[in-house]
Amino acid sequence: MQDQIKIGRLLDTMRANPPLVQCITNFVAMNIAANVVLAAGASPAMVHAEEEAGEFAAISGALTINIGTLSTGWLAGMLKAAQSANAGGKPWVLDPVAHYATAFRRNAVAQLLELRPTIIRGNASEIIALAGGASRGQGVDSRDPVEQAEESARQLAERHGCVVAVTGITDFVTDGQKARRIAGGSPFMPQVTALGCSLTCLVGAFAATAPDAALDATVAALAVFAVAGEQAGTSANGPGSFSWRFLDALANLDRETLDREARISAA
Ligand SMILES: Nc1ncnc2c1ncn2[C@@H]1O[C@H](COP(=O)(O)OP(=O)(O)OP(=O)(O)O)[C@@H](O)[C@H]1O
Ligand SMILES: Cc1ncsc1CCO
Ligand SMILES: [Mg+2]
Repeated sequence: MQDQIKIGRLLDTMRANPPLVQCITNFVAMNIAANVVLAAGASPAMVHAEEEAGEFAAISGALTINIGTLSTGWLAGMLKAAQSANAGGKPWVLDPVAHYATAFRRNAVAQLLELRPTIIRGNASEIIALAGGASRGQGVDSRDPVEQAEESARQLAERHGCVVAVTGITDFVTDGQKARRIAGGSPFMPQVTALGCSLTCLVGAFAATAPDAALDATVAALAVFAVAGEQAGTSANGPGSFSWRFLDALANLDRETLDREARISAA
């Protein structure tokens, strides 16, 4: 379909002019997420301190916020960065890691949602719970199928006027009107920690490249992960070798292969 043609072009456009992406992510994800964004062809910066997060958002092409290892000081930095991104008309992405687990996380996500993220990316359990449903998530891990989160994603997209991406075996993305499914990836992906967090950062990179096309940008990032993940998965022996093969596959992925291999369908 037409999306498959657009995403290869978006990848080339991003690489031709690598955007600076401010990633406020967790301690677990910081290294792998930076490597993922670099391998794909953008420029990550892991900047979260309250003293500078807002100033940095003003010079970044996009911002991503992930609450995986939240603390009070970090939350202050997140709120300042999101306000600054909004003031500059920059897209920002929310990854509500395990937001259902504690009151601190729930309150943080409520404050962040008030600042109107451009895109929300989460696993199925996170998206179901964010829409007010009963999720079976355990800590940061999803225990719900993506199909069960699709209606929640549609509701959230309409309620918050944003794009919502649910990831898992087959990803689902919607802006409340249009929706897409992206197939691919590998069963090794949920066995490597923080790949979802890294994907959130890559969504930010594509959003910086196409700030007026948040749905297309999100689909492109998910398709890049799906194709590179599938390639890495065919030769990996386990999560360890998958991890480095995945980075190599991201770096070596070209526009033609992406357009040929991406499996995107209207939903
Ligand atoms: N069983 C699977 N088969 C294929 N791809 C998968 C599978 N599970 C997850 N993925 C892919 O892994 C990537 C990360 O998605 P996932 O839903 O695991 O994120 P997450 O739970 O937020 O991860 P984390 O919190 O560890 O960062 C996405 O590209 C998704 O499509
Ligand atoms: C394992 C883990 N714990 C907090 S954040 C994180 C990374 C995956 O979400
Ligand atoms: Mg996650």
